Amino acid sequence: MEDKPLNLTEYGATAQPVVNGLALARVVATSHDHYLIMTETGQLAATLSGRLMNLATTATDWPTVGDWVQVRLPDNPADGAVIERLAARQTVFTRKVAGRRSSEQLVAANIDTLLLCMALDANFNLRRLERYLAVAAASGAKAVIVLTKADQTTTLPEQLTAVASVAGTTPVVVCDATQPAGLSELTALMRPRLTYAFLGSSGVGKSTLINRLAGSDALATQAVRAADAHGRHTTTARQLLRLPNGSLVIDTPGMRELGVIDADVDASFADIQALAQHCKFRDCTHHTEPGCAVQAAVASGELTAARLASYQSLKAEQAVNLALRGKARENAKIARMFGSKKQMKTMMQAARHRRR
Ligand SMILES: Nc1nc2c(ncn2[C@@H]2O[C@H](COP(=O)(O)OP(=O)(O)OP(=O)(O)O)[C@@H](O)[C@H]2O)c(=O)[nH]1
Ligand SMILES: [Zn+2]
Repeated sequence: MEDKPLNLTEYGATAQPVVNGLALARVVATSHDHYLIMTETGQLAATLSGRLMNLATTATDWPTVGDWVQVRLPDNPADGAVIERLAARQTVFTRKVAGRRSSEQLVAANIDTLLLCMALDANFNLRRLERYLAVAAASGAKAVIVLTKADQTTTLPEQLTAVASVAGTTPVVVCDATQPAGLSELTALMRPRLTYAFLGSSGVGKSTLINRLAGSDALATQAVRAADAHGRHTTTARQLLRLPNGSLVIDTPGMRELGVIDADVDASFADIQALAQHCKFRDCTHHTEPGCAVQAAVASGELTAARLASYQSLKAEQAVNLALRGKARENAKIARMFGSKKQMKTMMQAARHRRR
């Protein structure tokens, strides 16, 4: 926790006065429908206003970590604030939730830069990196590829060449958390007041990096507890931290399950897009079509078959996810208009009855 008064501009805000008891705040942690927000005077618990709750129909309508919100400040800080409005998001980060009616979940909002983490040990996998780059391309955020555990490899030059072959224009930094100056390439890129999120499989060293960046403040290990709707206490590790250098970091566990629902597969495979310009058919899928320039590039060795297979499976996954989301949107719309699908059917039956 901070002990000195905060300046919200350090959280990326432009100065905003408190008008009619309404102030600007940034969501730093969430637990069910309870929020921890950062205001000009420090951290405060908050809940959603009834109006906002009524308006919220899909998962993305609820505030998430990193959101800017307008809050009504309480007379007594112990009472907590009420979130009245959600500001438009610069970027949103969602992930696919398996087996849920609504197929996506909000992970974080207003991230400026994604730090795509991959370890240089056995975790090293170009295909996974391609997936991360596709998700990053669609998010609207910038991306940096962070290669971790440099002490665990003897083939760094070859790995850097391989990463360069899929990175496009995305910057690449190498980290070694075992060395005192091992994070210098990363810290050289990080700016005050910008919001960063670490993305990567479990065990690649994200927490280690965050703890090192947070230094003695050790904010990264702070657990956030808030009472949920049933009075239970839950701990969530997803939170927004301010580092001593002034950068903001969203610590998001579970990002490894990231689906490509919002991936921009084409944007992150610019090489394949460029080749596809020369395919005979404009809607070529680069499988077995005649005159396929992409297949020709594979045959000539210009493009690896593994990269093309990666592209095609991400495209297929994206198509399935988009279809699922369409269905979820449709259901949400029905729920908003009729309460539920069942009620809609009842009302439609009644209407048909009246017409007879
Ligand atoms: N050799 C070596 N080990 C590292 C390095 N960075 C992290 N580790 C170790 O890797 C293990 C996993 O690191 P974490 O920071 O917990 O990984 P994480 O990505 O946060 O994992 P999750 O919390 O499960 O997502 C720990 O034992 C770290 O000490 C490094 O640069 N070199
Ligand atoms: Zn083709």
